[in-house]
Amino acid sequence: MHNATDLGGQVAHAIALKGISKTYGPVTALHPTDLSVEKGEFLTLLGPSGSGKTTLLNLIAGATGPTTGTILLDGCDITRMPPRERGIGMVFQNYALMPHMNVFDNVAYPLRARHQPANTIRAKVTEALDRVGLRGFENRKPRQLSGGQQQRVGIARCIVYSPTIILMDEPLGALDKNLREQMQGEIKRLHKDLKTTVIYVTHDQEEAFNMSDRICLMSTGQIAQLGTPDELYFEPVNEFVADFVGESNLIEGKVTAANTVMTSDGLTLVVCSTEGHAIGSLVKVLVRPEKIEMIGRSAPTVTSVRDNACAGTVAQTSFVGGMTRIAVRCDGGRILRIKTVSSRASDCAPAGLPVTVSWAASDTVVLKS
Ligand SMILES: Nc1ncnc2c1ncn2[C@@H]1O[C@H](COP(=O)(O)OP(=O)(O)OP(=O)(O)O)[C@@H](O)[C@H]1O
Repeated sequence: MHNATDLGGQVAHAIALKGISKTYGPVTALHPTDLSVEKGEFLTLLGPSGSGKTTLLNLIAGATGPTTGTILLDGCDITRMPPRERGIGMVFQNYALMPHMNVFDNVAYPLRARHQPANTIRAKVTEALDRVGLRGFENRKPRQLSGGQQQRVGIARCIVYSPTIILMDEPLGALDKNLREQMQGEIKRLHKDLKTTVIYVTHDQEEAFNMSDRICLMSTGQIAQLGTPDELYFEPVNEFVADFVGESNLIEGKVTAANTVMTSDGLTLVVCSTEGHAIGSLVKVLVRPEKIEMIGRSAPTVTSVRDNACAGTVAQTSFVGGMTRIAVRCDGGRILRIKTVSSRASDCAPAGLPVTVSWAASDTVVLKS
């Protein structure tokens, strides 16, 4: 039913999507999309509600069929293959455990469905429960477990038959913050031990950054940017990506020379690179709040300003625990947001204080679009 694709001697990707799309009547859930996931990679689909993450995951799982395009699994075309035959594991947000079965039987279920012998089932279930720290819980029913324990059962049931790819749809969405963080560590450790390819869905940026080799950030049924957490944070291609993955100062201006942008309020910025932008083109420049340094203008260290600087006054200071957020109104009227590590001296930036703000050219990034 499926044929190995001619890969011209290249190693096949774990999953390759080619022109895959999904429409429901007039609604386009996913525009034609190309995406390749490497073997052993942890790839996260990140994006706001309705951006197409679950649709993409369901297409890979086979829970829904594509409107256009092809899906290759390890080089073989599985576009029309039924879900059960794909050998892809799924972990869901609501655990999807069978309430009348105990932990052992829930985890054994996929092995029994594959008609494995009883001694193999016992050995594999025991190993899977060991891996998720649930040995001794075999006889409990799901309702006798906490949310975190139920999700561990869901994960054990998925890894028990050693799928080559595991899809996880917001698996920690129902857990509180502390447990989420603990489970993120456990899933990362499992991924490292099992060396399985994982495709993980979340709308939580911190979770995506903490866990992923690469992130596929989605917006309105399309990939907004695909890259490492570093690339998304430090080299976002557009305003949507810059804002979704962190706080940002976005400054509009015109390229006036190589690596130079002039803003409408007369600031000349030295930027990281203007490659791909002709002289005269209008651009948006990103500076992350934590990259801006602020010095009181009466301070003796004023000489330490970096490539880009402007004078202004503190407009607002908010102490939010570990960080302090400061808004500075520059002399041209522009507000720049700054984030610094809090100290007991945070109240030394009262509203009205005259300051100089400065930041490096290497932290001044021109967005591609
Ligand atoms: N069965 C369906 N019929 C009609 N429209 C659908 C269907 N399934 C999804 N959609 C639409 O497709 C778009 C993408 O939905 P999808 O569930 O993939 O988003 P998502 O990014 O996973 O969102 P969330 O984070 O809220 O789960 C949405 O606009 C949604 O309303």
